[in-house]
Amino acid sequence: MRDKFVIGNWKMHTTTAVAGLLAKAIRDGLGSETRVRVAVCPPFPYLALVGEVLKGTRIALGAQNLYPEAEGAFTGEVSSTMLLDLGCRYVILGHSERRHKLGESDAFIDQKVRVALTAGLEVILCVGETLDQRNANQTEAVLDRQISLGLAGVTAENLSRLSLAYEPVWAIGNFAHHATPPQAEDAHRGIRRRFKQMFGESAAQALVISYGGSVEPDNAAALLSRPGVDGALIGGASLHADPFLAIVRAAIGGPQLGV
Ligand SMILES: O=C(CO)COP(=O)(O)O
Repeated sequence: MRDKFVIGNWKMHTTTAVAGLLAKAIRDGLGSETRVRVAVCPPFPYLALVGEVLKGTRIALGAQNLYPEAEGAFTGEVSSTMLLDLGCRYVILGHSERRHKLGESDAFIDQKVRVALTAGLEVILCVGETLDQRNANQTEAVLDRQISLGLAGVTAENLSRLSLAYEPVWAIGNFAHHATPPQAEDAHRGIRRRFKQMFGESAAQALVISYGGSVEPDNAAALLSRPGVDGALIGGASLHADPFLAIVRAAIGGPQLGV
């Protein structure tokens, strides 16, 4: 049985004050809940602050990106070493906003995945098709390509520190148009099938695959109750504690958390 995993991706949002308050509200609302794995991924400038607020809790700190070198002349970039130094456990890689707005290739993402896993971080690799690709029946081919190329450098000993997130590009930031639970389930099944071809049956069964794309309290339970939908990667709804905690609660399927 795979643990449910709920991740807040704050993207390029918050300020020092907001990040601190949001982290405290999530920490206090979650209390000692242990039935779900929770991580928050603030922007780089607030990692240290949020890490301080979450110290000693079960809520893990994650980053939204890294550069695949330990150090060097890479102006403006942040390394795996720095993320570990700040207390990060996770890093999100291959997010569609980086693929499509910043032109990141599968080969570059593969380099980042290798470096992050080798350094000891846990990777959340995002994959997902655009609306045009879905309409052209290319979803499976796109996911297969992103998985094969993005995970080309992953070795068996690193598999336990890897999870995937299915984030259809057309469903991100679009509450009117999130993937339906059957669409998410189908895509997750295809992802697990491809992963099994690469890494075998037991690795595929152990693989946590989260869904991302306009997850909110109203749709979380329906999405997270589908077979193979093991978690949620949340953007907009992670920017306030109440909806984020409601989604965590939906992942557990249990009683009200916190207040
Ligand atoms: O991209 C996402 C998380 O990484 C999803 O963002 P939204 O939840 O805002 O659609």
